[in-house]
Amino acid sequence: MVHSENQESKSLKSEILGIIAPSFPAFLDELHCKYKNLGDGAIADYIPELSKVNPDLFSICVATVDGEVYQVGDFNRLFTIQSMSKVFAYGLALEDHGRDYVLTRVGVEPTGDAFNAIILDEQSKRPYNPMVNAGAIATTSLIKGKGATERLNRMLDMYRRYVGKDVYVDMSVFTSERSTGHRNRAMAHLMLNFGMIDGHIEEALDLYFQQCAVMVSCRDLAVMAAALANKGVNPITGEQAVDSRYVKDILSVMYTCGMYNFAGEWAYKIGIPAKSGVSGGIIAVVPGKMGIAVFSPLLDSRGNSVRGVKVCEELSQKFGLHMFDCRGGSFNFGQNGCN
Ligand SMILES: NC(=O)CC[C@H](N)C(=O)O
Repeated sequence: MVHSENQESKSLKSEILGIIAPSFPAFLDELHCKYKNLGDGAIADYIPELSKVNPDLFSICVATVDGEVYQVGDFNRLFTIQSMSKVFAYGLALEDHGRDYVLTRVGVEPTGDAFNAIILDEQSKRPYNPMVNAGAIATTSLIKGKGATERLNRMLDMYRRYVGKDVYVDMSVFTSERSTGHRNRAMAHLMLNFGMIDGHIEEALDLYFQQCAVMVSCRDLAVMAAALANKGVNPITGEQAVDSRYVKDILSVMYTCGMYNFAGEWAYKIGIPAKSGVSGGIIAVVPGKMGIAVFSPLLDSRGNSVRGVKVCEELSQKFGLHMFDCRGGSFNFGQNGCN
């Protein structure tokens, strides 16, 4: 059943959820029951350590901008953040260099290709966007610091601000990916050839693999997404996780590129910025309202969690979360959001 972290909130303490619909927490429970036995999809096994996960794990969490967290299923289970990390690393690179410079190294065009496609923009030689692997490696290579340790520490500190507590890198997933990630290594070499990343590519790749191997729970991810919904401020600790100036940049690329070669259909049907990762998580942001996270390791052919997509689709439809839904969304949020 749905757990709220604050017992008083049984009476629906969150004004945000109260505005959308009092039935919101109960609906999370319903969705969990409905999809928990859905066995479609496959676990990512190209990173050997990831193939060890239990495919039945499943959790849904929602964190509101007023600091309430609703959670159902295996919400405290830790797993690696994988590509959902790209969202947060992009924010750090923007803070380190500003929009104009980052745009010279990484574009903002959707690719329509798989997350691990080895392609660069023909004209500019930039990777297409920061949400696919090539763009994420280029983004990570921009993170400032005197040496590898300082860069890693700055990355971990950035995560700490979003999550509200210290996080760590899972060494077995990190080393598993480092020793098998030749495709990512090939992309880094290609970008080095075109001057899109600087000399130390093994260091940039290590930081990228570490950033992907940070352990989070579904609950952590919902809070991280809620910080993006809340002008960059962690709604529980009140700490500014990312400069509010860059929230719109982050959410824009999540909206257009976050779900890879499913991004167009996602924008059309679900209509909120989101990002998936091959460990089976999806984060979604309803700006000004809440962060949503789903964890279920069974993936579809594009590398997106099967149950995660279904849960987000149902939540969006039921509560009018689509940004352009004139019954809900930003047109009329909450007035008529529940059909
Ligand atoms: N889509 C993903 O989550 C991919 C992340 C993974 N670390 C990789 O680089 O392949």
